[in-house]
Amino acid sequence: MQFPVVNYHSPTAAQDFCKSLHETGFGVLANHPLDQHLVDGIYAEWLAFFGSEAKHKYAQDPVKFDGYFSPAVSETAKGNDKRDLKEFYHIYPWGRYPAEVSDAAQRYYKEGSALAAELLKWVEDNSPPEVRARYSEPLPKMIEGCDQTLLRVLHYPPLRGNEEPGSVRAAAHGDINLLTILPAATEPGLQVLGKDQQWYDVPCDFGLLIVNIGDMLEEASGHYYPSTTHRVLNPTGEGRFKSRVSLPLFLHPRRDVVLSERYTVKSYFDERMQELRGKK
Ligand SMILES: O=C(O)CCC(=O)C(=O)O
Ligand SMILES: [Fe+2]
Repeated sequence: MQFPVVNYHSPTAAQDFCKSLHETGFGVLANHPLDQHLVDGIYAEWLAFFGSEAKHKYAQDPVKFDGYFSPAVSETAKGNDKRDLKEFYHIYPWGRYPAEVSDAAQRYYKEGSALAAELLKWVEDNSPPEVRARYSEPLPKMIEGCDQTLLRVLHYPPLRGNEEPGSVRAAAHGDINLLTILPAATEPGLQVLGKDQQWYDVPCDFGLLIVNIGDMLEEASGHYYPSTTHRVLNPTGEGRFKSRVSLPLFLHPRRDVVLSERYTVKSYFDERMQELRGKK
């Protein structure tokens, strides 16, 4: 499977990017407006935060879903029975934000959300008429006034060798939301499952932005835009001793949006959360 790198400034960027999203569920953008130096600064200061005891002051809120999720409460992917080898912090505009870090991640939240909204407009504009006819309202409208978009700062600790057999950094999963944007992480490891059932490495060169379709957009588009299964592999060799930090931003629609004849956003989300919680 090929992931064409689309130049954000190319005259055919929107078409090329959406073709890739349609064919693979993933799109890769270069020369986009998000500053990878800002992202690298966030990686560095949050790595220090995850290395400190301060993180425990912000233990996750099981209802609101903001704050710090330790490896002991990290996610178990649908269809998997082991917890992922990761800890993370959920940032919402209304949620708790650690006093120990700068406002860089909050700035990134705003810039990332604005770019994700623009890319959603690209998706709308490049949906064939029969697909567009399925949307209960234009895609950009689905996110208007929504405060559920989530920035997750993710830390995959170095491997210690005592991990439970079969547990991985991030087990194979699809994202629940509309669209996810993910700047190049500090280390490789992200893979996508191709239609041929083979795993493919996603490019992770400095400054690239990886974008993928989530389950809600797959549902709303009648599967025209597929939510492709992806995972984060455990590192081997020297990489075992290194942390990996990544920064997915999950663009979410309003809870009352009708996704399809079967689901509203709320019913879809509740069903998925039920599946996740059922395993804890
Ligand atoms: O860390 C990564 O590169 C991907 C993370 C991811 O897929 C997720 O958190 O949903
Ligand atoms: Fe994901």
